[in-house]
Amino acid sequence: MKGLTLRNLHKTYFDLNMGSRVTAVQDVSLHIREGEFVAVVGPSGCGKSTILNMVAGFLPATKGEVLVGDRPVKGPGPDRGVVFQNFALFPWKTVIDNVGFGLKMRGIPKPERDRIAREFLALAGLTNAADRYPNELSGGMQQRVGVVRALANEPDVLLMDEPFASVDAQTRMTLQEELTRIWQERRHTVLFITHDVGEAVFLADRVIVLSKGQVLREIDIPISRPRAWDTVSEQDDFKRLSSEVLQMVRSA
Ligand SMILES: Nc1ncnc2c1ncn2[C@@H]1O[C@H](COP(=O)(O)OP(=O)(O)OP(=O)(O)O)[C@@H](O)[C@H]1O
Repeated sequence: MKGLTLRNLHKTYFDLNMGSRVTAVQDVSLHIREGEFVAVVGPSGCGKSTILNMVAGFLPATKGEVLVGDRPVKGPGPDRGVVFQNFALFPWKTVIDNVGFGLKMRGIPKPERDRIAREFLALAGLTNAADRYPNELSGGMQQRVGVVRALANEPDVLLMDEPFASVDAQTRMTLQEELTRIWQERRHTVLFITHDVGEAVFLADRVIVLSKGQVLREIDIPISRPRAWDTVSEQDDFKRLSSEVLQMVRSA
């Protein structure tokens, strides 16, 4: 595991419709410590996905840099695992082959990658789904496979862009609890993007509120772990922090 540093990141797009430049991210600096879980929240259009795509190496920064440990990001790489909202699984591959895909790309032989994939599938309660195809799974299960696939590559940093946004509320809560449990076991460095304030406060050690491409505030979340919705949602700290973050997002 390694920490993640965003140093004076800027991103300007050229908007073809407007015929002018749009500043999506403006001078964002942020350090996520090794093994820390940071959530970024903010209203639609504040630059969350742009930041994640620059960290993933999918988009070049206009200015500034991203470091994984002390290594500058030059493009996508196996040191960063990415989980998106749409599951992006290969429909023609079984679950176990989906999970082992990154390991295959790294030249790990089949028996070894199946062993690793099974270990991670077990971590998410997916042992029985190993030989099924994505279209045989519910949305919640597909997203679990997406998370497991990213984890199986043992990335230094896990990047998640609204990964649970397209599943129903009940499944989302289960996935959130599972993620906190797996995170506690594995202690990945996580950058998690969401517009759901409750989700951010429930999951993270620290919440960053973005406004118009800039960091508006950083709030520590000292809620004890393990976290489960039944108990956390009743805690005064959770209620207070959620309402504080919500007010900030609404004013952003
Ligand atoms: N390819 C693009 N070309 C031009 N403008 C873009 C492009 N992508 C994003 N933008 C603009 O940059 C700004 C930030 O967009 P971004 O998608 O990063 O925000 P976001 O916070 O992730 O939004 P949402 O929560 O709606 O996904 C917005 O004003 C958006 O319209």
